[in-house]
Amino acid sequence: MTALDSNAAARAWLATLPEGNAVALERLESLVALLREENARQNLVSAASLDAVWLRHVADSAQLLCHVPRETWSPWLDLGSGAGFPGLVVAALRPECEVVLVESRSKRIDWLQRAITALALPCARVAGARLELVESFPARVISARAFAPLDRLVELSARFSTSDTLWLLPKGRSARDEVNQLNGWSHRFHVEHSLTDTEAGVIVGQVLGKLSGKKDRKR
Ligand SMILES: C[S@@+](CC[C@H](N)C(=O)[O-])C[C@H]1O[C@@H](n2cnc3c(N)ncnc32)[C@H](O)[C@@H]1O
Repeated sequence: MTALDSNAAARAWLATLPEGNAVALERLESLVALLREENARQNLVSAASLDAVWLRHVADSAQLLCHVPRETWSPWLDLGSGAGFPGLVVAALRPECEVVLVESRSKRIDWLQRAITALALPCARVAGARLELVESFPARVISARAFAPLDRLVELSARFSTSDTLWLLPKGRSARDEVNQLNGWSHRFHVEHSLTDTEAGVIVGQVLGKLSGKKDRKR
C-alpha cells in the first residue's frame, strides 16, 4: 500500500481496519478532541503535528495493529507513552487488550489517566514511573515511539520480553541503520515500510536473548 498523505486519507484508512467500527472510531474522535484541549495546557505534541493529528499520530499509531495477529496482543507494553502514542490509540481500537502505558513525567501521567477514564478503556492502565522501576512482566507486544535508540531500548526493556514477544517500533528514517548497528543481542528484527511516511520504517520482530562474549558480538 502507498503511504497515506493527509488527515482525510488517514481517517478513511482507519475505517477499513478490522477494529475500525463506529464505536472505536468515535473513541478516536474523543481522544483527538481531548488531546487538542490538553495540548493547550501542556506541550504533548507539536502544534504542526496537531494539525495533521489523524495522519501523524492516530494512523501512525494504528498501523502497528497490522503487524499483530489478533490472538497475540495482550498484554501490550507501550514505553514512554507521552501524549498516548501509540498506546492510547491501541487501547481505543482494542479496548479488550490489556495496555500498559509507561510514562515518567507527572503531568503526562495525569493526562494519560484522565484520557483512559474519559474514553472508558477498562483494560488500559498507566505505569507512572521510570521504566527502570516498573515491575517486570511478560509482554506479548512491546511498542515504543520516539522513546530511545534501539540499542538502549532493548537494553532497558528486554526483561519484559520472551522469545514470543513482538516488538513494534516506529523509527523514522533511521530504522534500518538502528537494526544493522544493534550488537550484543540475538534478534529477529526486520523493517516494514511506514504507512504514514514513505521514508520511515517500523522495526518489527523478536529479541531472542543477550549474546555473551566478544566472539558472539560480531554478528
Ligand atoms: C519524545 S516523547 C514520545 C511520546 C510518545 N511515545 C509519542 O510518540 O508521541 C518520550 C516520552 O518518554 C518519556 N520517558 C523518557 N524516559 C523515560 C523513562 N525512563 N521511563 C518512562 N518514561 C520515559 C518522556 O517523559 C516522554 O513523555
